[in-house]
Amino acid sequence: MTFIETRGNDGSKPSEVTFSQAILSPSASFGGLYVPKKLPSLDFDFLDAHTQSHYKDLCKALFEKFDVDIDEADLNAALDRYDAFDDPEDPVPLVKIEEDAFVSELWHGPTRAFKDMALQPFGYILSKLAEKRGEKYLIMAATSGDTGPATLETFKDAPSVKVACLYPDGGTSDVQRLQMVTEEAKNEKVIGIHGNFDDAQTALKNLLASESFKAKLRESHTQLSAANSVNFGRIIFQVIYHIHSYLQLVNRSEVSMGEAVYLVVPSGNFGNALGGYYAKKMGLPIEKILISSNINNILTDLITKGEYDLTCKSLVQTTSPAMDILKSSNVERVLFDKFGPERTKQLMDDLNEKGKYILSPEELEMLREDFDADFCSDEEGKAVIASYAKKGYIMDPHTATCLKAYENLRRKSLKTIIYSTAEWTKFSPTVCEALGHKAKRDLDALQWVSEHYNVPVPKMISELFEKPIIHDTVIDKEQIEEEILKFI
Ligand SMILES: N[C@@H](CCOP(=O)(O)O)C(=O)O
Repeated sequence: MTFIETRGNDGSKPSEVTFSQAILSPSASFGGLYVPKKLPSLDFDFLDAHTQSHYKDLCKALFEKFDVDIDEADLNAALDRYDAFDDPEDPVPLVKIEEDAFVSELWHGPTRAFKDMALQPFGYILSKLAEKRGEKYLIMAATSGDTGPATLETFKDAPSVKVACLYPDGGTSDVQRLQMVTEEAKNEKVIGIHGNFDDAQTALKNLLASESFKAKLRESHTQLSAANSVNFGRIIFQVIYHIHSYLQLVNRSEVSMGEAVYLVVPSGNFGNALGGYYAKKMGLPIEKILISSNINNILTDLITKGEYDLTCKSLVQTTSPAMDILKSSNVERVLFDKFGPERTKQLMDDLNEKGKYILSPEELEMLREDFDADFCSDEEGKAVIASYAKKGYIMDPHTATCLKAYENLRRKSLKTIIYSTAEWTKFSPTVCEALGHKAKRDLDALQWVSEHYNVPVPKMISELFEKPIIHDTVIDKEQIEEEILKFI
């Protein structure tokens, strides 16, 4: 499989690259992204053959379909990282919460968020590629709370790799912050910025595209890549769990092979939703992908009205901080897929120059063939948490946003997969409050919910509160480049 660029080719880069080239150097022409030239297709024979497959075997079969240039031994070793998830036999449990609704729990990895699903194996693959090429890499990450910890975890102590992780100071939950600032690995630097996630991600994208920054890194014999979903190496793993969840429904006779389902995806940077979209295009029977957001509802505006307008919005802090995003990266890959490189470049240029773009009615209709969207306020989310806790299921505030989309957007009575992107333990004060108790500190909230609702707190979360703070750098956006160069 080869990869092409969402905004077309500027002549300075190859017109097509391999998977390993796309993940080692994810910045494409005109600030665009790499996308597969052609997606493989999944017929029912393939799906039938994998209804009982172990998650790792499904991954291997999918990688074969994508025909990527990664050595089999390296892929196998990367996938072995799923053995460290809560249940190696079932790394992504599917939990029935309604007669027709199932929660796919994507957070059973080391940092308790869905990012581990991709970043655990991806980190191994990227480090191995760097090592084999005898090259040193700086991996940048911008986070609104989940990508940061998962990136630090996957690359910690990796030979040939250093990590610079940018987070918005005050813009994550306390557990998310502690997961990052207590990181001990010497090859990793965590940098808080005065600003929000969009500022952090814009800085990352600017540095990825900056020839002068890359030249300075080369003086230290270092190349630049990224751990965010701008990197297609993340996306390929985010296609697989959608297929797996569907096959789990078939395996449990909840749907028959070929029967369509809805997906409900809590969305910020849109990587998870894009994975579902690619799975649908490849042939997975998905009726529609229902996007759920918090009040930073730019994706709802795009999908319901065809407007992506940053000029009338400012980022608001919510109790689902991982979705506190207005500049959502992966929408661009869907635009490319639907409208081609010229139109995508025009829309992205409009966004950069005018702060907005508007789709034509025909384009909106094309988008709505695959997506619908709704958003949920913090208060509505808390009510959802409380009502499901009464039925014995504790969910985090991001997952909770999905229930409104599940209730409001389905036009057919089809089985529905809701993606749970983080464990409640990352957001215990909000969950505790939703359940009627105001805790003074995060640790008290964790203990209270755990005791009253009989849910465990994993050691990697509870021990965070005893670890020393290693990273206390908080800087202005303008100082990011200098701070990173000091670390290299
Ligand atoms: N929600 C993310 C933001 C970055 O998203 P990514 O999928 O591009 O890594 C976070 O929690 O950090």
